[in-house]
Amino acid sequence: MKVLMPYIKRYRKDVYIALISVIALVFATLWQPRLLQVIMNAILKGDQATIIKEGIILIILAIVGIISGVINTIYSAHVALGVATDLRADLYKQVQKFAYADVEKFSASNLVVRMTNDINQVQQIVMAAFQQVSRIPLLFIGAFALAMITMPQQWWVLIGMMIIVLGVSWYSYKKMSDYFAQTQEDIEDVNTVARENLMGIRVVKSFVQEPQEIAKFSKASDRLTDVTAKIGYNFAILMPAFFLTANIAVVIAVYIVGQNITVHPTYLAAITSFISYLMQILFAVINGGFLMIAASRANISLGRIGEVLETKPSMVYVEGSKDPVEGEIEFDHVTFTYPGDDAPTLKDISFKVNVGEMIGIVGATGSGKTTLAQLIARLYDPDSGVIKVGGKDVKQLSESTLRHTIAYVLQRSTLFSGTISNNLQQVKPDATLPQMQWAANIAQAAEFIERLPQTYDAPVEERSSNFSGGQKQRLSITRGIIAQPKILILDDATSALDAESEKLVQEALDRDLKKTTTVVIAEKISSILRADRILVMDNGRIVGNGNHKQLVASNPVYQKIYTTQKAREGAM
Ligand SMILES: Nc1ncnc2c1ncn2[C@@H]1O[C@H](COP(=O)(O)OP(=O)(O)OP(=O)(O)O)[C@@H](O)[C@H]1O
Repeated sequence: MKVLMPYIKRYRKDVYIALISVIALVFATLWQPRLLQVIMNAILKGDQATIIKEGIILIILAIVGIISGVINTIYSAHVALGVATDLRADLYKQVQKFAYADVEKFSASNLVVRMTNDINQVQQIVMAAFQQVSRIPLLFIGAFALAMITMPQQWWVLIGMMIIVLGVSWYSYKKMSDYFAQTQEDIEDVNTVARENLMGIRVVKSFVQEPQEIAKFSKASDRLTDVTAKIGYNFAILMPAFFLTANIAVVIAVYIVGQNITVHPTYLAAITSFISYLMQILFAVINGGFLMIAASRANISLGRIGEVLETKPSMVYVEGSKDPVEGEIEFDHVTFTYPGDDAPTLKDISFKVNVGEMIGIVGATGSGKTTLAQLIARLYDPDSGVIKVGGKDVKQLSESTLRHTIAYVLQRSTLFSGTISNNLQQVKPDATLPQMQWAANIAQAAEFIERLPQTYDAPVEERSSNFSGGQKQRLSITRGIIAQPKILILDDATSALDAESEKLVQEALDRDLKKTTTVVIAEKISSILRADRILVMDNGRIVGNGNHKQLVASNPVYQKIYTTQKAREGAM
């Protein structure tokens, strides 16, 4: 509620209209049986004038009820939609402020569920709240009071019915809210299995994993079916039980009235409105129960939304100049541990890279190459030591400066759906066609782009599925260099390119981006032979720093990688 209130307050006017219309609606609903009673008494007496007068009032009241209901629904929807839209926008803004580590902590798919499913739950409860929250107690108390006034001698029928209905509903709704919480978890499981399967559909197909995947999905789906069925059984028993209780109450009331009808003929009209009030009480209890279940589900969702909104980004950037700094990089005794890990991944790393240098980083898988690159781009902060870019501690650079200075191209870079030029303009909004062509030429992408019917306006599908692995990498490199960054990090970014294309990319980078400092992380030593210097990583430490010749001659870790790769190439 603490999360929700400020958002609801923004729609004060709509809230008031929704609440006032609900009062009018309840008044109209409650007053109709009273009028009906008067009309029936008039029919019994043959009082034509009262029948017409009260009949007209009854119609007006019914119209007031309908109009109030419509107004209430419209304004409740205004509030619910407004709150949901604002919450979604704030959640999205907040996630944009997150550091990489914060997004990893929640996981991207979990954040998506919070922005969609959880917001929907909140939207539904806000809608229901303004339709029902004030209506249910007003209707319940009003119907109870009027039923008592209408037939005070039948108080025990009324109280008896209420005790049974409230008791049964308390027990079943409590049980069902556990089931509903379970449903939420099972829906997430089904989503996760389906998402993983669809995202990795190529792997599933190529390894003929369909039967296992179907079994996995069926298991999650069966759990959901099971709990949903339990909810269904409960409803199947609950609703008839309610109506049976109400009907027994009606039969008792009618029976007693029947016994006394000759003495009290007015009971005939009174019993009709008494029955109407009994039904209204019953509906108030049923709707109240539903609302409580929905509220408990929405409360879980609100908690999950609040958790994101209240998370302070784990990294803050200083405000200041947006201009890039020079491409010098320096690590001074840097040690880094991933959040939640016990042991550091990078241990006491020190090195310096001069402007315009090309640095290769090699090492066994898991030795910490990517981690080191992520620290240059300040995706994480080190536990100790200082990282400098352009001679300044990265913590003293604004986020804009860092992003304008460093371009980081990953092995599996994400291209966004849209067009090729959209993707390039994300980095350089004013990129012209010649600039795009210049970058694409360096990345060896120009040839295939220009063969596409729409060239730079060619569409990029979701997850860039309309491009091959090599084409995606070339496009990612094009995007990386279009703004002529001071530092270019290629993290296994040419792994899907053939040796010849990789060589052409490196030659072009050498030639056209002379002032750019380039950091190339590669599995293959052949990819970094041209580097001015190579850093050799082993188990989170730098164990070698020199050019290829020097390292082959003197560094055992490098020698081992080199001879293994050479032997593999020879065998091929
Ligand atoms: N987000 C993370 N959280 C926790 N540990 C991580 C995370 N990312 C990587 N690691 C761990 O840090 C170590 C170094 O990983 P890193 O990706 O830097 O290695 P790498 O040398 O780039 O490997 P590769 O050549 O296979 O890409 C590995 O043991 C890895 O399991």
